[in-house]
Amino acid sequence: MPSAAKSKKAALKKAGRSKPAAVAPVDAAAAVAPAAAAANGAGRPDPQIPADIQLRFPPSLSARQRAVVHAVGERWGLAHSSSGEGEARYVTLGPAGAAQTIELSLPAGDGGGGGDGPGDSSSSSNAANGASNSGGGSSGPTDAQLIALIQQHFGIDASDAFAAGPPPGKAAAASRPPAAWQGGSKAGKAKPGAKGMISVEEFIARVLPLLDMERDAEVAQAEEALAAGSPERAAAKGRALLNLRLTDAEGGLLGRTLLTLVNNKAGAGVAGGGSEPLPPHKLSPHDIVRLRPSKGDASGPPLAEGVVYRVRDSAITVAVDEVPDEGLDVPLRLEKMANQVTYQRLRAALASLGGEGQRGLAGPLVDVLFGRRSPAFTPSPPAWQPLNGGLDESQQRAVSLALAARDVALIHGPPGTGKTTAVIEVICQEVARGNRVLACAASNVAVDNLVERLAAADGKMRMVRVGHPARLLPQVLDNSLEARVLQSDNSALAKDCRKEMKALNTRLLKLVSRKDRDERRAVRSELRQLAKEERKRQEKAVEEVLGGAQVVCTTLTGVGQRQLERLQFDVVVIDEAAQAVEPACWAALLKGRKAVLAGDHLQLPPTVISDEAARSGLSRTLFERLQDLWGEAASEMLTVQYRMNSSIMDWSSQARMHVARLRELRPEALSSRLEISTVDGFQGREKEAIVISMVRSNAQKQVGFLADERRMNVAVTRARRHCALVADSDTVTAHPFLQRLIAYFEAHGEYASAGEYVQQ
Ligand SMILES: Nc1ncnc2c1ncn2[C@@H]1O[C@H](COP(=O)(O)OP(=O)(O)OP(=O)(O)O)[C@@H](O)[C@H]1O
Repeated sequence: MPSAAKSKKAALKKAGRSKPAAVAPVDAAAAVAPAAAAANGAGRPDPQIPADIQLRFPPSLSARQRAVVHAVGERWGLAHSSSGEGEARYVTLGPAGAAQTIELSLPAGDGGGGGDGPGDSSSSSNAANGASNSGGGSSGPTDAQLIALIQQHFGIDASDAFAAGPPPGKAAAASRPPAAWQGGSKAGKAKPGAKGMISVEEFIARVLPLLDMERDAEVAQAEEALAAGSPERAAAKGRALLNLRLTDAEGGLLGRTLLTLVNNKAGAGVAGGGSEPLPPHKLSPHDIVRLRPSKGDASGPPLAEGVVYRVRDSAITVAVDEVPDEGLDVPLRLEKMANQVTYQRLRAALASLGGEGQRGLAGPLVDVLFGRRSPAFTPSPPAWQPLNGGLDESQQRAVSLALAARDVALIHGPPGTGKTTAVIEVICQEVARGNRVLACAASNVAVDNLVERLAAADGKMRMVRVGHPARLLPQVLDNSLEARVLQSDNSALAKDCRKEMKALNTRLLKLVSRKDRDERRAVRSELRQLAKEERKRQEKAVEEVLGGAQVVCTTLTGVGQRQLERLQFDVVVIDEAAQAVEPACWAALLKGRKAVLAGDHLQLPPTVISDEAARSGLSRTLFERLQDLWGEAASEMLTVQYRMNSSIMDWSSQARMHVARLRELRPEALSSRLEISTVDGFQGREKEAIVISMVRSNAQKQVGFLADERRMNVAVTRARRHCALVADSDTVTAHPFLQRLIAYFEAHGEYASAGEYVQQ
């Protein structure tokens, strides 16, 4: 029995919300030595300037001010460097190892250029300076304060440097939007060969074969067992369930029929509920499946195709568009299919990108995303009144950046720094300006997260969630396209249709004997008519609902569906953009004038099945490429971490994991308040408490996928207050990273052996 680690009562079971914490500094210093400065044409150190002092400015300096401090260093031949990340990023002036390190603590400026006098918090101190303006909306020091400090300590008059701003070479890095507002596009055309630079043609030529590779890998994985092997072999691999019995056919999932199947082994009557558990399998909600007679090969048309809606220990429910006329009264089997639709859509998007996409609404955006033109911003800062009054400064800057952007803005931040929160504000603000927004993410869960939070932020927003109802979280069903359609003028008729269909389906289930054949046919014919009528009404209403929506939310793959074909948007927002392969983003991007991408490429990379495709670049994301291409010229970094108890966050920071895959936890009898999923399923989400099962236990001490550090980082950082690991510490501590993780939990939490519980 594995031993168990549980949380420390004092540290990890604190009541109430953990305090926002500045993201811990992890970046290596980027020091510029005086010699290098001289070599770059910078002035030599003036003998009058003290060479034994280093000023360490607080992290509250703006990016522009940091850039000017660097420029001052260059001009007067003083060493200068920046260290730390996000809110903890600070700049120093003067040589490292100077006799005196002066850590400056500046009162917040009044934003008007005057402000209080400068101050040193401590002399000769090496302690890290806490963020002075985190989370409260206070502004950083004024230029006047910085000029005075530099004058005081080095005798340098830097007022000219501050008036001139950063030198041209630093403009892109320093010009977060406020600076960019001085004149629209500032970054200059990206140089050929610059990191992240690629032509549209080259990109398409490179990525198409990788998509084929990926599709082949997925098809091979999904179909191999089904097509080449026997149904039993597919079942043994968990890709099929054999010998099932239909117990219920229920109309109601917004036009679909829910078929509930149980294990036929018990041999109870047709209408009986099976209590025999299903054999072990790998089918899960959202999977595309085929229904066939249990006996027989995998060729030929299936009885039905559908989407797994719900999985229980003893039953599986599938949402199908069409209930088959007959053949449901025999033992059945369910097979998991490869999802080829995704690839067709990706290819279609790339074809469009290579052709008319470049000439349409998104043409200028395509230019910027491929480095042919620089990102542009409005000439003056956008005026906006935050809907969410609690946004911190970095979030406000990110929203401003997104609103000011004419083509692209990137919102970057480690886990729990409020990227989605900022995205929600951006969407609300864009809607308030009368813009139409397409809000996307790679996964259904992430889109549902957006929907839920948008609904909470602005209940009046006309928002539609497009996607198969079986794939949506129950809490967002009211916002689904189908639900909206049903609420439209056609709803009464559609509801009547559904009611009749339900009654007919119930009747149908009772018509099992041979003599009922004619009646069965008649009922099915009636059902088809009703379904047709309901769909006709819905189709008319779909256009109306989508046309009237201020925000349409869907997955990146969902964008490719027919219903959205002709729609265009002012803004396309992609949340969790670092979890999407680049081709997946293009269908969405081509529908808008401007793109706002939020993500963190240090969290999980997108899932790519083919190792070769991943190695050849398919797992490199657009978000990452744009960070390389435009960097700070188009991006804002979020700096305050809100989600995690500080012990959890510190582990994440210290171990630099801001990761590992955990096995899916098998659901048993669970209350509705307990959710069980893979780590990937929780990406972008959070829970009060997370229990992670590390599953591996073997004498060889092989940890398998647990060695994927980025996934483990995601797992641990989903927890707001409490995180527990259940592990065979003998096995997992053979891996150095997991050993550090267990040691961290032991040091900061509580460690208990399963043996202790057995003895009790
Ligand atoms: N300014 C804020 N003040 C208070 N709480 C905030 C603020 N911003 C975000 N939060 C809270 O912090 C938590 C994490 O926010 P959010 O989900 O937006 O982060 P994220 O960066 O998208 O996370 P991840 O990348 O891990 O998915 C949420 O509970 C959110 O409500």
